[in-house]
Amino acid sequence: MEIVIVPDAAAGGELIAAAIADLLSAKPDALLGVATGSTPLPIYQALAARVQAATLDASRARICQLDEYVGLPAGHPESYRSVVLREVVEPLGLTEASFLGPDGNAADIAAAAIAYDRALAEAGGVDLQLLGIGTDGHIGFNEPCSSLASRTRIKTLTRQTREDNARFFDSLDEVPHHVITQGIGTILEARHLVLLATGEAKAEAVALAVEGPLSAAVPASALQLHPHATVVVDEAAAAGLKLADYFRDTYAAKPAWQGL
Ligand SMILES: N[C@@H]1[C@@H](O)[C@H](O)[C@@H](COP(=O)(O)O)O[C@@H]1O
Repeated sequence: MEIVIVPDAAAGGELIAAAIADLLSAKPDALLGVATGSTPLPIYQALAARVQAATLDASRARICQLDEYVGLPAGHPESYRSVVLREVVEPLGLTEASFLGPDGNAADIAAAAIAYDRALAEAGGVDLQLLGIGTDGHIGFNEPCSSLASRTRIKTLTRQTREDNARFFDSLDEVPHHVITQGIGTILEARHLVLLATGEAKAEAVALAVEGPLSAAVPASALQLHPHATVVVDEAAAAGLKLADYFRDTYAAKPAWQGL
């Protein structure tokens, strides 16, 4: 696992956008797995700026969703489908035709989850999966004690996650209890995992995920199992890392040709 400590969220967004641009120049139709929440927004803004400046051609990129609320009405502005269309697909000049996501309104949620795993595999697998991290260490919506081998499936949110996400809704009561999320096993199949964490509220979860034991109690620790996982953190989110100086020295000495 590579840990990159950046000065702030904007620098993290630029760094990851540059890695995505490199991927798209090598593989124009790469399948990019995107995360929701506030953290990845600087990445999407940096990508959109490159597209607008015509320094990035993302026209053949394919976008797929990490997770989704169950039961929000179609077109609800906070469904993750709506968020990804608004924050990623439209700013990059793409259409829904280039977008894959699980159906959080399916009559048969279990079947919809299985169908989404199949759709990802049939699309050739995810080339680069962006991840955030919950304050409880979740990735996607894989809450603590999710199986490290889990596939896409329904999960129940913890109270903490519902409270964290209540800011996107009018009240806590409106935050759904259930979600469909790519499983940890599904996430680990992506060719490159890139987790961005910013702000002091994430420092404890980041330290446990990066330097703690591999444990289902901290789902993000599953990145330790992946051969190509990159964790980008700002100074505040890096505050709990005992090996921060080592990570800084390693990145400073990294050959430029290696990329992320
Ligand atoms: N399902 C999403 C996660 O994918 C995201 O990483 C997390 C953190 O969000 P934020 O970046 O807003 O802190 O929120 C949600 O729970």
